[in-house]
Amino acid sequence: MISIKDCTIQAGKFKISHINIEIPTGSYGILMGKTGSGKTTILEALCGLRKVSAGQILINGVDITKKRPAERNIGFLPQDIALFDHMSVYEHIAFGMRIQKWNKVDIDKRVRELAEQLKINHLLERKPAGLSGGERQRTAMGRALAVRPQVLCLDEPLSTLDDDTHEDVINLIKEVTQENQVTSLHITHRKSEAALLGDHFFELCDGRIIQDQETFS
Ligand SMILES: Nc1ncnc2c1ncn2[C@@H]1O[C@H](COP(=O)(O)OP(=O)(O)OP(=O)(O)O)[C@@H](O)[C@H]1O
Repeated sequence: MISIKDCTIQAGKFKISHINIEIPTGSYGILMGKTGSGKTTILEALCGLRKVSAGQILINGVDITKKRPAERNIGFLPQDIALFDHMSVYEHIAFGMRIQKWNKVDIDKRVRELAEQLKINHLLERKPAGLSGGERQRTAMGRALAVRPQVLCLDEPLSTLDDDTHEDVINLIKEVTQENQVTSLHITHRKSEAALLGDHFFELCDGRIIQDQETFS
């Protein structure tokens, strides 16, 4: 369960208050709202990349409001994907596990398991240059899911994909998040994407969160 409780979050002079979002364990939350309304700001606060000046953030009942990003067990797919030029697909997926000092055998097993699920096992030795948009998305997804996060945050991760690849990656996200029992919060501007993925829908409107179960279901 992701619980964002009455939070105030600030980014420079921009401030949002009384933010409340609850997403039950294993389900998929969608966050929509006009450009500049503060969606990324909320996601960054959940991931620990932005300070919360009031309120609480809990994951499965544990208060993580003051924890560092690495201690939160959250996978993050940023808006720009942010792959590293010098690292292979294998190294991207292994990245978080190496930081957490998993042993080599377990890392190798997990990389190959995820690569299989994400259908990128033939790309493991490739570097990001020359990968297609969809292949880059899958690589970033593998990196985000590798350490078995409880929560996955996705910031408009599919905005650059063509319609066919878009649908393909949506099905993949659904499959992988369900198999891994991840609780997700996903920002998108596309209603079709929201409808296909979401279980719970939130709209950020004039600084307020509106939960709207009717709009897309
Ligand atoms: N470091 C910062 N300093 C000053 N203002 C900031 C900072 N970061 C974000 N903002 C401002 O906060 C507001 C909300 O930004 P945010 O990225 O959260 O919006 P968003 O809803 O995700 O937008 P989009 O849909 O365009 O991605 C914007 O006006 C932005 O310019």
